[in-house]
Amino acid sequence: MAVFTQVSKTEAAALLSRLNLGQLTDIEGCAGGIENTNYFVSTLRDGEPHHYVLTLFERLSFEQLPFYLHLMKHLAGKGIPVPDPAADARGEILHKLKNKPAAVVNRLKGRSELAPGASHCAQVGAMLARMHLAGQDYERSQPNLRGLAWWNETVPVVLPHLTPEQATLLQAELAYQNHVAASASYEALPRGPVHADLFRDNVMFDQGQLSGLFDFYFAGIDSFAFDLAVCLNDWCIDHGTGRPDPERSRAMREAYESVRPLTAAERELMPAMLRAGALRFWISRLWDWHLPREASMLKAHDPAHFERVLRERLEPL
Ligand SMILES: Nc1ncnc2c1ncn2[C@@H]1O[C@H](COP(=O)(O)OP(=O)(O)O)[C@@H](O)[C@H]1O
Ligand SMILES: N[C@@H](CCOP(=O)(O)O)C(=O)O
Repeated sequence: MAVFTQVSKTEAAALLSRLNLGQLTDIEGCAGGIENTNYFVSTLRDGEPHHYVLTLFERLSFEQLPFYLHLMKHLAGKGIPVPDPAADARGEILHKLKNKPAAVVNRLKGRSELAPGASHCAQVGAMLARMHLAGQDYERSQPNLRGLAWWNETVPVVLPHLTPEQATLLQAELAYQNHVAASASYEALPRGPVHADLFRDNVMFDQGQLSGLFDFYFAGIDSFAFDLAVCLNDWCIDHGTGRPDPERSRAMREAYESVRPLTAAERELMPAMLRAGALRFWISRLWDWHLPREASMLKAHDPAHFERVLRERLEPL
């Protein structure tokens, strides 16, 4: 995990009590994650133990956060298994701790499946499609803050750290994605709230059944096809080589389409979206790797993985 900001027992207890979640019994910094400070906290309420996650947001602002937190509430209300932010007596779900924005959500059951098979991929595909449908009437709007504009801003920052060959690939792919984004097919892609980071470590399984999706803090309004591509690029890739696994890819895509069939524009642009998904995480990993932040327990992800995934996704010349 990353703990960028230390929270004392007293500070956590005061917040939990204000949210009427019970008396703090345990607090522990949690492993995994690279964006925010997360603590697992346990309480006793009416004699029963309850388990929550306390998050302090390190990059997102008080203005940006309502989009994510209310989206989680909206999806939870529609039966999608996502963390439900706890409200105070005034109904406010965004709080302040150590002068930072903070939230407390229920702790999901289960564990991440880091070596998924076709059944896991199918469950993720079907749940992603359900989530896209459930989010369609969500009224708030916020762009994907790690979308094309951010790629254009960040590529020049990371370029000095690359070999000439890597720099050529990164710039060429960015130019290609700018070109795709200006096309009529791209304009025709169905859009809505997307997770945009639904990797293996952001999904829980309990006894082989999907039990939760979390970490919505890269969500935004973007194309559903991009969201599916992000999932295919993580769940259905061989992490050793960066190569797509045909069986897992088919399982995820068919399960997605059994809930929400892809449109003609989505089918046409899926190869471009797979490249976009690889580019997005290559850029963010380069950025985290070469311009790291201070944090205890922070482990940056290897950018070379998404360079390999991108090369695999390029259509043969
Ligand atoms: N609602 C939750 N239920 C259960 N575990 C959670 C929940 N939220 C976070 N976690 C745990 O905390 C870890 C880090 O959370 P994550 O949201 O991925 O952090 P970051 O935003 O820093 O990337 C996860 O890998 C998971 O183990
Ligand atoms: N999934 C991204 C990193 C984002 O971190 P997360 O822990 O919030 O998912 C990657 O693998 O690069």
